[in-house]
Amino acid sequence: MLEISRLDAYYGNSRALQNVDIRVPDGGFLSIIGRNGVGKTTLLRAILGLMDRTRGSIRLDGVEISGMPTYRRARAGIGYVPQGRGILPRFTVAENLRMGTFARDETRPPVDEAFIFSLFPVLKERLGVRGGNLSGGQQQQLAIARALLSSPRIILLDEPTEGIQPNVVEQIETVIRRLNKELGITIVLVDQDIAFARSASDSFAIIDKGRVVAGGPVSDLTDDLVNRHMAV
Ligand SMILES: Nc1ncnc2c1ncn2[C@@H]1O[C@H](COP(=O)(O)OP(=O)(O)OP(=O)(O)O)[C@@H](O)[C@H]1O
Repeated sequence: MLEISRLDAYYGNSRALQNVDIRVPDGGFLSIIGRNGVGKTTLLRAILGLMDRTRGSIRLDGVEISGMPTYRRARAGIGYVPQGRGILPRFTVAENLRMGTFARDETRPPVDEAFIFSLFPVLKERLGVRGGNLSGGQQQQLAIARALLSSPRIILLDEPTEGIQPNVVEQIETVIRRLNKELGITIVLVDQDIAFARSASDSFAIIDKGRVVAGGPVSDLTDDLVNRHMAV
């Protein structure tokens, strides 16, 4: 269970998140939605310990992680697929994948590499290619595979289908569903695609101006809420 209580996050003196309360049970799938610039990325960064200043509580399976450095949060089982993918362009696919294994806590069994390559066969074909020479869709697959290699219990994904060709979008969405349904990995997804949020997730949270303004089971995600908080 990921439990976030009364979380505030700051850039300098400017408060980007205010009083955020979110709960995601083990094996759950939460979609975080909202317009551009409302604080969705900031929330993922705060969960990971990448913000300079936060207040409030972040608990993973009852353990307070908000005081921990990022690498310890990763070892506690939080994987991250950042916006823009964050792969290392001069490193090969194989080297980028190896980076993911560094974040794994020895107490959790490694994810079967064959399973990862069955999800992303193209990565196996391109192990020696530099990350920077992959297409956008392949880079996104690499970012997800790298996160998986840390054997996470929970994966935070920030707009994983942004700027990706439609045929690859479907493939990536299928993989995200399988990680949740077949491996039981808890998913926290930031996405603008409401149709995917509705079909894949079991709960949602809408963020507006740094606050959670609506949330609950995904069946409560009405068109009215979407229009009110997503329309420009
Ligand atoms: N490094 C930074 N320094 C100062 N302010 C920032 C910084 N990064 C983001 N902000 C501000 O914090 C607020 C929330 O930004 P955030 O990136 O979390 O939004 P978002 O909902 O993820 O938007 P997007 O969908 O565009 O990524 C915005 O007002 C943004 O301008």
